[in-house]
Amino acid sequence: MNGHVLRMSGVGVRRGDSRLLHGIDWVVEEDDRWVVIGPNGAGKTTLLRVAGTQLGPSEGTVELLGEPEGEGDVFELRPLIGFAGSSVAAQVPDRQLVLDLVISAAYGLLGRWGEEYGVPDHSRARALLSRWGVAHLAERAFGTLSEGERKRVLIARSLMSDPELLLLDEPAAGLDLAGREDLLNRLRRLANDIDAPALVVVTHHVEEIPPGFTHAMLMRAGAVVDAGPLEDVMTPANLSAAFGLNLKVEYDGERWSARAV
Ligand SMILES: Nc1ncnc2c1ncn2[C@@H]1O[C@H](COP(=O)(O)OP(=O)(O)OP(=O)(O)O)[C@@H](O)[C@H]1O
Repeated sequence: MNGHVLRMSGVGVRRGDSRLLHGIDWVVEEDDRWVVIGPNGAGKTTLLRVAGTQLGPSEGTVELLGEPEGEGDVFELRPLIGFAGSSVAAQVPDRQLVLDLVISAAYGLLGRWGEEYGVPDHSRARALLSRWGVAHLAERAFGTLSEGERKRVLIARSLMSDPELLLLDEPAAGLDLAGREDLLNRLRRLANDIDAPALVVVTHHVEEIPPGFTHAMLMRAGAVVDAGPLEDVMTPANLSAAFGLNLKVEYDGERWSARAV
């Protein structure tokens, strides 16, 4: 691999007459920690689905982990890309046990179907649940968890296959203040871990940018407003353009905030 885990050139996605994405040029390097920010309908989830090989582009090229898309075996590539988001949560049967949900991600599955797992798999799954503060939930059914507990279990699951690229779609959505702060703290630790994969986190809120993140992409109407190092991109002019209203933006050296003026 030549340093970058993901390269998109001129990527567009069309559905009928709608352009969900257009003209996306994006390179994610292996040490990058990206946040993708934009208003509802900007195309963030669509972008993540293209990055995660769940959706092919209508135009342009995507190169993942050094393989041009379409040339590598997508089933070999997928375990190298971790993904957590509400679309995954929606597919998990309520009765699925948490430990089984995490451990089965080693094979790209969404639950256990009778396959055997060894001691290293069990140890890794329990260690990940512990790192995300949900070890005590290992024997619980997924359907009985709170929103915050589900988010953390799904992130633990997304790391099970030791991915090269981790994609998190709105990890803080639906969390209360304590839950959001706890999650941001854990994401900060992940961002600062030199063994962690390249990270891409999607959010609507600049307050949810975890400390330690290095790059930002701002999106509006399926296109990139600006992308690059966080401090260069997070200007009032850029954020105002992305959200379509006049914004004041503040940074306290660790966390960002924005409000209308
Ligand atoms: N299959 C489809 N056909 C037509 N339009 C679609 C289709 N899928 C998504 N869209 C539209 O594409 C746009 C981008 O959707 P996407 O979910 O990527 O946005 P988003 O930035 O993640 O939004 P949100 O923040 O609300 O989750 C939306 O306007 C959505 O309605």
